[in-house]
Amino acid sequence: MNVTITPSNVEGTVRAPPSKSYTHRAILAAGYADEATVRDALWSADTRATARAVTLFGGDVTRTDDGVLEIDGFDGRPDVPADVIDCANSGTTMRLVTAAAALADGTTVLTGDESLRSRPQGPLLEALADLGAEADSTRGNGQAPLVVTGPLSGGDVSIPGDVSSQYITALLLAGAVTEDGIAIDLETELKSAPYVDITLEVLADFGVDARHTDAGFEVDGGQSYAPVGGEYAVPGDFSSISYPLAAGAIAGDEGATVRIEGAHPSAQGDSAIVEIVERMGADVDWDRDAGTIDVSTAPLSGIDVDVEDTPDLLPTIATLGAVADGDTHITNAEHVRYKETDRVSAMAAELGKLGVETTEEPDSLTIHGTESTLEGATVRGRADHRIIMALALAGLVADGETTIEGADHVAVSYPGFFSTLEELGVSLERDDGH
Ligand SMILES: O=C(O)C1=C[C@@H](OP(=O)(O)O)[C@@H](O)[C@H](O)C1
Ligand SMILES: C=C(OP(=O)(O)O)C(=O)O
Repeated sequence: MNVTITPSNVEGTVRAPPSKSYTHRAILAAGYADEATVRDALWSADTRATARAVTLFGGDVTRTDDGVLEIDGFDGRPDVPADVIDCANSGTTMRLVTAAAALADGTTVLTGDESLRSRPQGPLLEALADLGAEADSTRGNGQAPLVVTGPLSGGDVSIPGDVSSQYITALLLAGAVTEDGIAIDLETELKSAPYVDITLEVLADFGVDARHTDAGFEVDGGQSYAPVGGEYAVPGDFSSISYPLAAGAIAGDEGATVRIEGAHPSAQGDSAIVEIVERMGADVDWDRDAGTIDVSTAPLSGIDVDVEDTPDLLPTIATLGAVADGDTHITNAEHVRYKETDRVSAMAAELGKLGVETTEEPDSLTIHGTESTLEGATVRGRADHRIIMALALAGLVADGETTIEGADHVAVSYPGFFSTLEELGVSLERDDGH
């Protein structure tokens, strides 16, 4: 599907979609449990991939009409799957499910789409091998397809912290049901650290004890998963919120407000987007108790932003920087190159088509702001949900129409994204190509 956006002003109220990160963890934690109810779960292409894996491990995931997931778990002992596990486009699924597969008494094969089959899995495979499982890349290049044979006994392991925090999340989730537990020693500084805090929070909510240590993290073995209070509710997603928030900051008429509901504070590092937009000059009011954010448009100025903890915000910040006056310097961004696409290069190239100049370094991206003089153009979504949504924002304020090719991939994390834009008053056309 291609989507063509006509420059539009935004105004209105948006409900935050449920958090993708919390939903993945809750579905898998429910899988590790005997049974659990997960409310307000995100039902997107990525989280459905995790639900499929739980089913292949012998669990059962039923979605009721009001979007509640009733999950019968595999109770800490995954079956050997009767089929290959297709993790589709989801890095989180592949990492978390690879470690779960290492608990099965037999062999699991995991694969994914072309993008996922090019992302790094080597450090996780080596860690699982050090902990007693067999874990290989079929091509021997540290990328999927992966073949994993359990069981995993647990123990001490060291792993780099600067490739993906999802390796640590995966080991903590699986480690709780190993015999010996897992103690993780970080070889390098941890990037995307708030995502491990999300993991510790979800583990605690499922009655599992895991903790920071001087060297990294540890989880005791022999624990059981059971949601405290019988069910688990997923909070709103701040990475997803970043798009309507940015839209309100750049494309509102004078006096107009975009209100976001369901924005309660949580462990998500990406809630930093509120402070970033404010620092750039937008008028923002976050009522943390009510979980509402009100934002209105004001002239934006370029700023310096470190994305070590918040890699998924880079595309949104790049578009905000493109509209701002002056330079926006995004630093500590090397790990943002290991996502669905190399998002540093992808944003530089696609914003370039809209007339934006950028300077790319291995670990940073500088956007030379245009003060809202973007030129509409045809851009490529690169099969990356966050690139598509960030380019759609640019289309709101560009001169003339902006067509985003391959826009369907928003279904990975924010299936209702384009409908939400329409509800805010955006004029857009979907072209299915037939
Ligand atoms: O654990 C998670 O839910 C995630 C961790 C981050 O990945 P890395 O840890 O690979 O940076 C983030 O980019 C991804 O969207 C979701
Ligand atoms: C990188 C992302 O997710 P994953 O790693 O799960 O593919 C993302 O949602 O931006």
